[in-house]
Amino acid sequence: MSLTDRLYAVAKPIWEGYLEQPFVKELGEGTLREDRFRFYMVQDYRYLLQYAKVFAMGVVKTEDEALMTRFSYMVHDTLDGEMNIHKAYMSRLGITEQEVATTKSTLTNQSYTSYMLDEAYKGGPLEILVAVLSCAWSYQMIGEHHQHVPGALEHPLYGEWVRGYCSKEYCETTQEIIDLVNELGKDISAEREAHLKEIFENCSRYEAMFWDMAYEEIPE
Ligand SMILES: Cc1ncc(CN)c(N)n1
Repeated sequence: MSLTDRLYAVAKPIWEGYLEQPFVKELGEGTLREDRFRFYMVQDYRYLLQYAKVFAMGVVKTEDEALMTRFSYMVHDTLDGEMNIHKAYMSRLGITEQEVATTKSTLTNQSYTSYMLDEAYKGGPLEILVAVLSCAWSYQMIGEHHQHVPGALEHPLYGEWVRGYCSKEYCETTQEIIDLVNELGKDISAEREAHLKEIFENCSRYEAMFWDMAYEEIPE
């Protein structure tokens, strides 16, 4: 069993719940209220700016030039890859740069990104990759699930989101993170593995909290 399989086993019950969370479910079915999606977009854009910094910490934390380069590509894939999905939605939904800059991150958002950055400061490249793993991987899992929901890929508003998170480019980046975790995580101590499991489980919980936050912080 690979390290990423062992990490997944710890968080499996949390991951199984994602598809039942109202935001995720309604997004796939195309019934999600637009104001909820708009709120999520602004928060997620702010989230991704911090997420890119977690990858940037990987550049700082390694002396291996090849790994440094891979982390720098991951920064780029976030700022000029994943965030292009968001930019397209922002123009469609009338979200300005000014609005994104002046909106406060919710407590869940702040707490999640502060946690990842803290683990990145304290740890090395492996801890950094594990901190971003549930983020990258769980979105791929959701995208791959939703592409089979009838009408989800062609939905006029949410289709682009679904297509983005099951796209070849997105899945390649996720696979690269999985492969690196397994490569760097060979022959680690039981104590270090226990810490990685804690990071992965905590980030998986934060993912669930983020979906609920996006759904519930817009009143009925
Ligand atoms: C909160 C959150 N988690 C994960 C992803 C996918 N990178 C995201 N865009 N936002």
